[in-house]
Order: sequence, then structure tokens, then C-alpha cells
Amino acid sequence: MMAKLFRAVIMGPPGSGKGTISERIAQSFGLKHLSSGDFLRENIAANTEAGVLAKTYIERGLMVPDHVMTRLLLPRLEEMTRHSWLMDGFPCTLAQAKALNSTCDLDLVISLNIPYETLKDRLSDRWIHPASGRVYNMGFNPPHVQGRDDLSGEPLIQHDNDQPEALVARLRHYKDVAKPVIDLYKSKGILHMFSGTETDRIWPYINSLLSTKIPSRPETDTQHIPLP
Ligand SMILES: Nc1ncnc2c1ncn2[C@@H]1O[C@H](COP(=O)(O)OP(=O)(O)OP(=O)(O)O)[C@@H](O)[C@H]1O
Ligand SMILES: Nc1nc2c(ncn2[C@H]2C[C@H](O)[C@@H](COP(=O)(O)OP(=O)(O)O)O2)c(=O)[nH]1
Repeated sequence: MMAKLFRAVIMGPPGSGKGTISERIAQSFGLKHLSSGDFLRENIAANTEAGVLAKTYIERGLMVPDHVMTRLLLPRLEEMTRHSWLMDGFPCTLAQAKALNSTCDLDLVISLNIPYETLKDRLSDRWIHPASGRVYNMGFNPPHVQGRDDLSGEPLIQHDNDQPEALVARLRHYKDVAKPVIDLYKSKGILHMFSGTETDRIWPYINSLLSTKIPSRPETDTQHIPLP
């Protein structure tokens, strides 16, 4: 018999650690880490119709319109009939959340609540490998060679909109659009909020919550049944 699939979303402002925590969840529980940013970059690289359209918004530092996001992501999620997944970066508006709702029932939503000063410090030190989306922080998880991606050796870059001047506006925007989404998931009883300044201190709480909901991977806990 096939085990039930597990579907989760992780939300939080820029720099809150969604990507970092998603990777840990994927490793520990075998969920597939899906990222809206990665889907967009793949589509841009492949020159799909949605990718070409999305690029015009991303280049201007704007959010991609809801109808483009849902057209792009929902079919991909519908195809994921054999994998449990964790979605990072989608939904981020109420319209996206409602569209997702009509496609699947989420089991859990993780929301990260991180103080502004912490976000500012992290992002001003965030370095990205543009081709893969791999993220480094010079204090927290520095690359082996300064300024170079660990796997490809290619140069790392910083985003202008990670600098403090742009961050205030991004954060305000996040708060405005995320609030109704958080309220929706709260009302469904699936929202779990985690607050703190360090990923390493938040992680054990997320880990133990997930341990009550899904089996760990066989290599971390051999008594459990692996996910499909
Ligand atoms: N759910 C979404 N709705 C609309 N636009 C999106 C969405 N997800 C990503 N985007 C667009 O794609 C861009 C890249 O997304 P990505 O998540 O990689 O990076 P980001 O904006 O730096 O986010 P964060 O700082 O939270 O990691 C965003 O800046 C935005 O323009
Ligand atoms: N100093 C410090 N930096 C951290 C911590 N957790 C994550 N980071 C780093 C990694 C990234 O460079 C940056 C933002 O993390 P991210 O996982 O990309 O966040 P998000 O934008 O996907 O939500 O902060 C942390 O706990 N401390």
C-alpha cells in the first residue's frame, strides 16, 4: 500500500531562512524541496512563454503576477502524485493560496517570524550562485573559496534588493501580502509559526514537529517506513 503523501509550505520574509530550512527538511524527511524561484529560473533558462513573461517582472524587481505563477506551478504540483513535497516561495499572495487550495489539500504550513535587524544582517551578507540558486552567507555558511560556488567554482553575486535600502520596502510588501495568507492557514488549523534569530535554534522545533507528522528517512531512523 502506498503511504499518504505529505504536502507542506514554508513561508517567511526575505532572508528568514526558508531555503536553508527547506534543505534540512528535504534531507531529514525526504520531502522534495520545490522553490518558486527555481521554477522561474528554469522557465527563464528554457525560454518558455511563462518564463519570458516572468523575466520582465523579475528584472524590474517586481513580483510575478498571480496568474503567471499559478499557470506555471499548479500543473507541476498536480504532476507530483508520487512524491511528498515542501514548497518554498509559493503561495505568497491570497490569490495564489486560493488557487493552490483548489488543487490540493496542504498538511502543514511553516511560517518563520524573524526580527528585522536579523534579516538585514543576513541579507547584506548573502551571496548567490545565480545558475543554481545556491545561497551562502559569509558568517553562517561561507563558500569553501571566497566568492566562488562550492560545486561549479563559478563566481557568486549579491542582489541589489538584498541591501538594507531595498529591504524595508520588500519587508513591508511581504507583511501586506502574507497576512491574509497566514490568516487563511491559521483558520484551517495547519499553520505553525516559529520565531527566533538563529536557524540552528529554530530547526530542532521544526524537526520535532515534523517527526510527529512524517517518518524520518531510513538513514536517520531505520525504524520508520520511507516516504514514497
Ligand atoms: N510566489 C511568487 N509570486 C510572485 N513572484 C514570485 C514568487 N516567487 C518568486 N517570485 C519572483 O521570483 C523572484 C525570485 O524568487 P526567489 O524566491 O528566488 O528570490 P527572492 O525574491 O530573493 O526571495 P527570498 O529573498 O525570500 O529568498 C522574486 O523576487 C519574485 O520576483
Ligand atoms: N548568520 C546567519 N545566517 C543565516 C542563518 N540562517 C540562514 N542564514 C543565511 C543564509 C542566507 O545567506 C541568508 C538567508 O537565508 P535563506 O535560507 O536564503 O532565506 P530565504 O530568503 O530563503 O527565506 O541567511 C542563521 O541562523 N544565521
